Amino acid sequence: MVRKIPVRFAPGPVSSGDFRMSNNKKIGVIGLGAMGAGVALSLLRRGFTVHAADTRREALDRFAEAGGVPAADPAALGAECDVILVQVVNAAQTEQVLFGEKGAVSTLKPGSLVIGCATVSPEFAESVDARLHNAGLFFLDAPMSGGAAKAASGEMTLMTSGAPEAQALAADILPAIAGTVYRVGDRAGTGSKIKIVNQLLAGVHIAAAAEAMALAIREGGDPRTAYEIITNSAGNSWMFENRVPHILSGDYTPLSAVDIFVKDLGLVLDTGGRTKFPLPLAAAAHQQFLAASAAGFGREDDSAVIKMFPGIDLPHAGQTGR
Ligand SMILES: NC(=O)C1=CN([C@@H]2O[C@H](COP(=O)(O)OP(=O)(O)OC[C@H]3O[C@@H](n4cnc5c(N)ncnc54)[C@H](O)[C@@H]3O)[C@@H](O)[C@H]2O)C=CC1
Ligand SMILES: O=C(O)C(=O)[C@@H](O)CO
Repeated sequence: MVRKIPVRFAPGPVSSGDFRMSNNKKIGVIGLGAMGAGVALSLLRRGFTVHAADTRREALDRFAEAGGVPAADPAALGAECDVILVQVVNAAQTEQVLFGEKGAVSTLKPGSLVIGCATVSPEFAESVDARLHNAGLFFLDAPMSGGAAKAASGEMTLMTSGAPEAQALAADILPAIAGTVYRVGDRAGTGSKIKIVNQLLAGVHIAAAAEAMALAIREGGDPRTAYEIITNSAGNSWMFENRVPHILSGDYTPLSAVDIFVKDLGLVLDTGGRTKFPLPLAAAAHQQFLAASAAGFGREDDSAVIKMFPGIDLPHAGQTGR
């Protein structure tokens, strides 16, 4: 049965001093990217001692300036923490930071909790759970939704599944990073399944938003007027509203990269393929993101998928702010 766990959310900035005395759990965050940086800062605001590992020195420096404790690598982080959140991009990176050379599993104390937040296949989440169980550790499958802005404000949605012990160990941490936490089962993998369904919609909606804006521009419409009207009409979507401003400002700094959707729609299609289940819209959207990646836009914001449409002049950076 799906359970929606009510979480306490304090809107607006919270002084870390208000909470610092109240929480002595040591939390580790591996991956300080678009999502992980916001998660780490949310935990700091709620008074947790937060350690972090990332291969990017500049991300660690920013985190240290905010009051966090940088770790040399995931193994060094594991030695210090009771709970770690894995916020890297995919299964290969998750494998590396947990089980690879200098991986966190080599140093975590028995009974510690690993919260897996990257979008991965349900099968991978299940296999991580089994391997951590054998190492005397707990695992919570906890993919995220809401984008970088909601990760930063601590308002994202989490789709969690895992053993009751894992849920219990995470109970005081999840409200610090999420506005809504769903409990979708007591086995790892179920959370990742619903995330895959979300990614089908997210990817199709971004590709559709790009196609719609490309047509509006092709037909000579003012893109800002089109955005204003569509966001107040039945064709609107969360993704249209969220991503089209990036197109309007010509700013493709990645908040979620094109290559994330090459990965995620690939996971969607793998899921359908396993039971021979047709997913025609997901397949079409995947092709658009693959084309954008092949054209060199893989590290740009996913709204750069609009660059695949020929014969249109896109708004340039500097015309408006994001
Ligand atoms: N960006 C978004 O809007 C959303 C992303 N997601 C998912 O969240 C996960 C993270 O996505 P983003 O934050 O966008 O990715 P990102 O690429 O911005 O961040 C990943 C971070 O992991 C670090 N990293 C990679 N390998 C590492 C290693 N071996 N050791 C330490 N650090 C390492 C990278 O340096 C980077 O800072 C992905 O699975 C993505 O699909 C989920 C919801 C929204
Ligand atoms: O937030 C989500 O859910 C998403 O899938 C995107 O923002 C991009 O990964």
